[in-house]
Amino acid sequence: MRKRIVAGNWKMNKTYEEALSLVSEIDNMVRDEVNGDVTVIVAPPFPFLQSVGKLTQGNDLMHLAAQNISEHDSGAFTGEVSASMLKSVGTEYVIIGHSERRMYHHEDAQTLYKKLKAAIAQGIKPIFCCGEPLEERDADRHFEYVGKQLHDSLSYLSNEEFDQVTVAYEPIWAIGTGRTASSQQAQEMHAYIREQLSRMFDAEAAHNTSILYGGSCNPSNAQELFAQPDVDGGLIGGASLKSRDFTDIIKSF
Ligand SMILES: O=C(CO)COP(=O)(O)O
Repeated sequence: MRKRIVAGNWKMNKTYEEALSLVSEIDNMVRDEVNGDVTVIVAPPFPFLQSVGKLTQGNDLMHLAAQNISEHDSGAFTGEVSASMLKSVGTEYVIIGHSERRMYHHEDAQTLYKKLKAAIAQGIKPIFCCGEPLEERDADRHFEYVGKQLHDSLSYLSNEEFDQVTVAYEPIWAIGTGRTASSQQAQEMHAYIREQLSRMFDAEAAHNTSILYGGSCNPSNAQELFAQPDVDGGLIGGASLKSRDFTDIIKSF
């Protein structure tokens, strides 16, 4: 059975105090308003993980994610954070391969594969992001582009390892732009992703994988997006920074 998931990627936003207020508000709204059939994930910046995690621990629906992870186990890697460190502060999920990390930090397919392995080895579940830039969509090469991203990082995982993975489709032209993919564009890409996954892994694993949509998802468009048969939830940026909007998105299933 596929999980329905709404994950908030806070990116590089909020101070410590603001992060605690935001997660407390979300926690209260989720307790009061959301029924038990959805997994809610918050991904605060590294310094706030432990404190935010203490608050999410008391709510069965809520889970903690990191926004990045080192591919290395330990050692002289200044500024990096390892899977065992993340695990030790209660991190359950990690976002891997976000387009901002691929673009600004030059993370390539091989590095992302190593990050996937490092997370899974510590029992942290990866949320693997893929998605094409506008030029690729305009040139009608978006399926090929996303297919290659999936193949180049995921296909080396075993079926058991892949069972831990959630996929997020985030077309780059829709991130932070206010221009959402239409529900039809999202559905056709999600169906394509699932089909590609069924070629790499066993059919049941591909069928059971949650595929999230990300890119200007908000309370007004979430319901239509989430109603698509292969859209199992969302990875939310801007709208996850406002407790009311984020909760309304969670309630859009
Ligand atoms: O990048 C995203 C989530 O990871 C999406 O960001 P926005 O929701 O702000 O477009």
